[in-house]
Amino acid sequence: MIQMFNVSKTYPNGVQALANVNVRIQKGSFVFLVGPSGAGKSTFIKLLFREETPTEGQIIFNGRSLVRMREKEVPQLRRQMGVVFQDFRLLPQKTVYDNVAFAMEVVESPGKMIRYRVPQVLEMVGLEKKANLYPHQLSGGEQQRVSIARAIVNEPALIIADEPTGNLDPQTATDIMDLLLQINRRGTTIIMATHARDIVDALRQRVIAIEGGQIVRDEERGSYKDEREKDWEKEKDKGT
Ligand SMILES: Nc1ncnc2c1ncn2[C@@H]1O[C@H](COP(=O)(O)OP(=O)(O)OP(=O)(O)O)[C@@H](O)[C@H]1O
Repeated sequence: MIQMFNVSKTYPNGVQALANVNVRIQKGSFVFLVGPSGAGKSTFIKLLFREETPTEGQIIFNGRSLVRMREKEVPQLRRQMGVVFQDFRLLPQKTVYDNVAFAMEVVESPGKMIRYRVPQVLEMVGLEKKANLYPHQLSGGEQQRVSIARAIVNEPALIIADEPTGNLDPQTATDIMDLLLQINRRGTTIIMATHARDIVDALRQRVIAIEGGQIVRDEERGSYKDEREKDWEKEKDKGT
């Protein structure tokens, strides 16, 4: 579904955020993107979403080159993707229902379809009873559920989540992860950038680790830290 070939990104100020990245992500997979702050995770995500373009290399999404794509084709690309952010980014003046409906309105879905589909996704995320409330009347976990409902309402092939549990307490974070896994089991590809070590270690999905703009580790059923590094940490603890 996604292929990156020798992708590098240098921002106009000269900072190289990604260097020579090669990766292939299959349809239906669940991928954690980990790495220290400033490693290049958000840049990786922005390239997928075509918010940025690479300075070198090629990116193919569902057979289309994101590098050669014309600006006017970008909205069509983004319809195939749902994005979830750490800070939810809901529209404060709109109700839960309208926040989700709005995502369908912008892609010009017929009203009848909107009235059918929005209650369906609100039920899926467990918010059918809160449809008429405003974001400020919801807990953080509930707000993140709204943002997930909004991300999936147009049935995208890919969900990109940038630190979706970053503002949530551990239990709420677990609930949000259950929801994302459920969406993944229905066939949606999920790419999630995170610093949440416990979540990555508990779920044992593919882990792509980025450091200094390069992929330093890519493991199926991986963990947050390199196993060898963990052994070394244990030895160090024993020694002191
Ligand atoms: N628009 C920009 N212009 C210039 N430099 C940028 C820009 N965006 C990011 N960078 C730089 O590129 C590098 C990678 O940043 P990026 O945001 O991709 O890291 P990250 O892994 O997502 O970090 P975090 O975990 O803190 O979100 C950093 O050195 C950052 O300062």
